Parts: sequence; structure tokens; C-alpha cells
Amino acid sequence: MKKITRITGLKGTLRVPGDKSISHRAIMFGSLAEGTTTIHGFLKGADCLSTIDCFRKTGISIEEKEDTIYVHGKGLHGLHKPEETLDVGNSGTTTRLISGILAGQNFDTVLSGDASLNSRPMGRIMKPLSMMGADITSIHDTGCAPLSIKGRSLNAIHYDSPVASAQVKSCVLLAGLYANGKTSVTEPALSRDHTERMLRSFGANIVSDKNTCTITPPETLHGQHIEVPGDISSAAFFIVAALITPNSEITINNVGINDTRAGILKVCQDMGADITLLNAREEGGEPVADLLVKTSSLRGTIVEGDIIPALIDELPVIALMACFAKGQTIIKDAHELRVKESDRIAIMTENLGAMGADIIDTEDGFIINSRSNNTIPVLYGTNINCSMDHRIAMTFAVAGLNADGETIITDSDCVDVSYPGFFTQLEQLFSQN
Ligand SMILES: O=C(O)C1=C[C@@H](OP(=O)(O)O)[C@@H](O)[C@H](O)C1
Ligand SMILES: C=C(OP(=O)(O)O)C(=O)O
Repeated sequence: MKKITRITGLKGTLRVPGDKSISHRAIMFGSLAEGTTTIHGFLKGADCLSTIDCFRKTGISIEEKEDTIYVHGKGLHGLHKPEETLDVGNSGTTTRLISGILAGQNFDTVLSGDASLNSRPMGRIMKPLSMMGADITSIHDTGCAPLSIKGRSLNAIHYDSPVASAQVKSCVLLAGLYANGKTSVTEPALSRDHTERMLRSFGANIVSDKNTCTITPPETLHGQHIEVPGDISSAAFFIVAALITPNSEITINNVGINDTRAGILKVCQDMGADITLLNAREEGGEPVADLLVKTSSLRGTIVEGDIIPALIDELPVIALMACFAKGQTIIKDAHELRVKESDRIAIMTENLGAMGADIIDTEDGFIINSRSNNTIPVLYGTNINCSMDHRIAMTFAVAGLNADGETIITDSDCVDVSYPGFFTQLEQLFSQN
């Protein structure tokens, strides 16, 4: 449990933990490669630890020495049948990506996670995998995990995905490693492209053309060194905190700003935010920069269309930011928020409404108005129900810094899913005033 109260400003420099999406993929692809993959900057959040645990249970040795993770890959056909159910914890990424890999093995597995994970839709991967000839079923016939996967040889397909989801795209591409020809996926808007970039660096032949990418099954993948950039989805909480809290100026070093992830920077710019990108560079095949963020006078905007996949996990904190912007903000085309760790549309509307914000939910987003003509509306602290959803807990920690009274976050430990140490780093920025 955490109690948060209003602060007078955020000052200082920080580095956020490694990117969650890249950390998962480094373990997975390293396990399937020949030789050792070394990973620097790996995110030791609960989700990525679930990925490590699953691969260890399939016989991969993964060690940690002095902040580097060593994955001793056994090649594309080196995994073993696990002796028990693979526990995917709270992690949708682990579940959907590993399913693509397991579908093409010569053994059977069962995957299961926590209550939230086991209520998230898996039909979206069961459908394309079944088209490839995979044997994957929802054990309780709910369309959700636990999943039973009976490994077998797979057929190459072209899949037109109805949803812009990197997890679906990656699942199909990973199954494509084991298919009898070229497998391609077309998505309605481009989702994060870390799988394509990293698999290419491991030696796979992947061609991307607009919203379609095609994989030719490789003979082998080769172990790599991966430098994991800071996670922009984690940086987002500090970006918004500095923008909406008076007297703030912070620098966030080493943030991944891949175009397919950095939609929040575009939205902040549209809202009039004062953010400067410093030292833009490329590290380990991913664009990275340091971000200088200052308190800003914000205006409302419309967030919709193809940018949504590039900021999907940031929408809760963007909705909070909109409460501090002059005028109206409309967020739409974000139906996917309803099937994350919680229904993030419902939970944001419930909690921001309880704090006094003018927010209504729509089928696929929110409409948010400033509460008054003042640029600084008043939010009131209250008890936050975050349904064990890490991004909701962190969003309301930021809200509480700008609310009257106490904001109480009961399930605050859930931040460990993607950001262990979040509260300590946040506190360090206000103790420096
Ligand atoms: O591929 C990934 O690493 C992720 C993809 C996104 O999910 P969807 O593919 O369901 O949009 C995102 O929300 C999740 O946090 C991580
Ligand atoms: C949706 C998320 O992750 P996942 O789908 O991997 O559980 C997230 O981290 O916000």
C-alpha cells in the first residue's frame, strides 16, 4: 500500500529500467539461437522473470553475473519438454509469443498464468496457429489460458490480423520459424517492431513492407549481444509527472524512442509539452535518446487511428495528462485497452472520476474535459482500486502528486510487473527540491 500526497516539483536525472518487450524477446530468441546471448540492461520485472522461468523449464540455462544475463541457447530444435505447467504469471507477451514457439516443437506443453492473465483473450493467437496446423486449445473452453499446446510440424500461411498487436504478429512469425515455407502477417496498423529488428540481428530473413512482414525459416539463429534501452512505457510516468507538476524539470537518460513505440512523444508535442530530445543515437539496433522534460501548459488533443499501437500502454497516463490540459481531449480507436491486465478504459474512468476529473468512457476510449477554465484542475485524493494492474497503479501515483489530500494505492506492489523500484525513483525526484 502507498499513500501519495501533493508535491511542489520534480527535479533531477534518472534512468528507467530496460524495455520490457525487448527483454522478453532477448531471452526467447537467445534460447533458440546457437551459442550464448548476452543481455545488458535486462528488465528484472516479474513479467520478464516469467519468461526466464518458462525457458529454464524447457531446458535452457540462463545465468546472471554482474548485471549481465547469459542465455546459453540450444538452437531452434534444442528445447525439451517441461516437466510441469509453464507459469506465465501476469504476462500476455510471454504467453502469446511462447505459444508460437511451442506450437512447432516435438513435445506437448500446458501454459497457465494468474487470474488476470487467464481471463485475457487467446483466440487471437489460437486462430492463426490453428491455420498453420497447430494443435492449441483453451483447456476450459473459455478462449483463454490455461492453454494446451501439442507440438507438431507447421504449415506456412499468410495471416491478415484483425488487430494491430505485436503479440499476435510475433506469435505467428515465431511459429513461422518452424513452418514449411514463408509465413507473413499483415496488420491493420503497424505495431511495435522489436521482433522483426531483433530476429534479423540473430540472422533470420524477415522482410517488412508497410504493415506486412514475411519470415523465411532460417537454418539457425546465432547468439547476440543485446543492449536493452530504457523502456519508454516506464519513462511515460515520469514524462507526464514532470509535465503536469508545477516547477518540474527532469532528464530521463537512455530512453528507447523507436517510432513504433514513441507515440506518446508526438501526443505530448501536439498538447504543447516542453520536451527536448538530447543525444539521439542508435544502440543495439534501436533508436535511443535522453529526454529533458519541463512543466508545461498543455492543451487538449485527439488521439486516434494508426498512432494507437505506438502508445497503447501509455494511454492510461495520457488520460491523466489530459485532465491537466486546457479544453477537451478525445481518445478513440483504443478498444484494445479493454483486454489488458484490467479493462483499462473502465478502471481509468472509475478512478479518475472518483478523484473529481471530468471523464467519460466510450466503447473505445475516453472523452476528458478540463474541470474549469483554470489550467490546473483540482483532483482529490481517494482510495484507488487498481485491480493489480501495474500501469494503473503507476498512473495514480502520478495523479496523487497533483491531488489535494491523500491518494491511497492499495495494490501498489503490482508495479513490480514492469517497474521494480518505481516508487523509490519517484521519491528521489521530489527529495531533491
Ligand atoms: O509485444 C509486446 O511486447 C507487447 C505488445 C502490446 O500488446 P498487444 O500486442 O496485445 O497490443 C503491449 O500492450 C504489451 O505491453 C507488450
Ligand atoms: C499489456 C501489458 O503487458 P502484457 O500484455 O505483456 O501483459 C503491459 O505491460 O501494459
